[in-house]
Amino acid sequence: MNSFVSATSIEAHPQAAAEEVVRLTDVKRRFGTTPALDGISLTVKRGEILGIIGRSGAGKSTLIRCLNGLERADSGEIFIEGRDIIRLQEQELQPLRRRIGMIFQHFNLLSAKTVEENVALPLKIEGVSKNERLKRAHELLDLVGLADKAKAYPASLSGGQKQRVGIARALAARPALLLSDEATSALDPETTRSILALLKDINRKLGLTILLITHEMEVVRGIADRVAVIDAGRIVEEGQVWSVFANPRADITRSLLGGIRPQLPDHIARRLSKTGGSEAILSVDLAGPEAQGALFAELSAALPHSFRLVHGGIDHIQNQPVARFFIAVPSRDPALAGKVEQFLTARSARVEVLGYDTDHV
Ligand SMILES: Nc1ncnc2c1ncn2[C@@H]1O[C@H](COP(=O)(O)OP(=O)(O)OP(=O)(O)O)[C@@H](O)[C@H]1O
Repeated sequence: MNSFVSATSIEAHPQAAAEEVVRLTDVKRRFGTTPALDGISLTVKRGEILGIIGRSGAGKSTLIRCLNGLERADSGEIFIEGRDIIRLQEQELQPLRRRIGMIFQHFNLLSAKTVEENVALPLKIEGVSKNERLKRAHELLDLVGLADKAKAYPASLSGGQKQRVGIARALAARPALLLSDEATSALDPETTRSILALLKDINRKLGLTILLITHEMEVVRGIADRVAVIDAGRIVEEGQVWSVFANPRADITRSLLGGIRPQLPDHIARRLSKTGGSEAILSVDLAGPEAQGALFAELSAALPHSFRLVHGGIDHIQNQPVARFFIAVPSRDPALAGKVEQFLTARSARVEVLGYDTDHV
């Protein structure tokens, strides 16, 4: 048990202290007439990676500031390791802030200090001896793969290396929670993947709890266990990542998924008619074991006419197959699309008739 959690708070919330690092209940924060946070409730369990995704202006920064105590919520509860921080005095917030390590989009390293000094800084503030803090800094630089850069200055590092230093620094004081604020947004795709892999590795090795704030679904897809979608200060959708990817319910979630989920190609979407055409175009969404079975072969065998596979594929998220296909069914047999829908729905697929292709011959 860490020293931050007081005996009183453990008695008050024994289960919460053991399992939940973060719990927010109905948190509200308003700026004038703008409700930046409009009743946010969520939990982050120990060892879990929760992705919070939303567009610009959704309330992500306000949420971070309320979590680390830089901003006061107007109402609700914010429990960090069993303590409600909304009710803490400013001086009581100081030890709490040390329980939260942060990494940022622009790294926020001190340019006049070496890599090892940057990493050791949180320990210097805590009064840890120089030997101890350098020892810890070197352990952490080893962990993030930068043991040979201890004496370098940030200016000589690549963006990915700077973020590795940022991660090492965030871990120096052994935080209960790592708060990642758009930490890969300034990095190229390959470096982003390597930083996400590092975060996942640290999460596995140290059991570190991570709250990942981002506007990119690719980041959530890469490493999060669960995702919460925030829009206009509210959580509009929440669930395991594979399940939300397989069955996004909110429009904003579908829109955020747009870039990484198969979409009907534009040239086909443009010529779809609602009333009639030579083929009905159907979208088929499914996840789990059915998504990788011989579904289409079985469908083909069950139908009197053949259909065409137009577009789509199978992704694997959290080791779960998540499939999305578009198929074209001839409309000369008016009952055929209905039979396809019935066959696929009976196998837990979600099927939607998007329209009729007016041009395909
Ligand atoms: N200090 C402030 N004064 C007035 N309005 C604010 C303030 N901070 C945030 N807001 C408003 O609250 C809403 C949420 O803002 P917030 O910065 O939390 O969103 P965000 O999701 O972090 O956006 P971005 O990704 O662009 O940083 C916005 O409408 C914003 O204009």
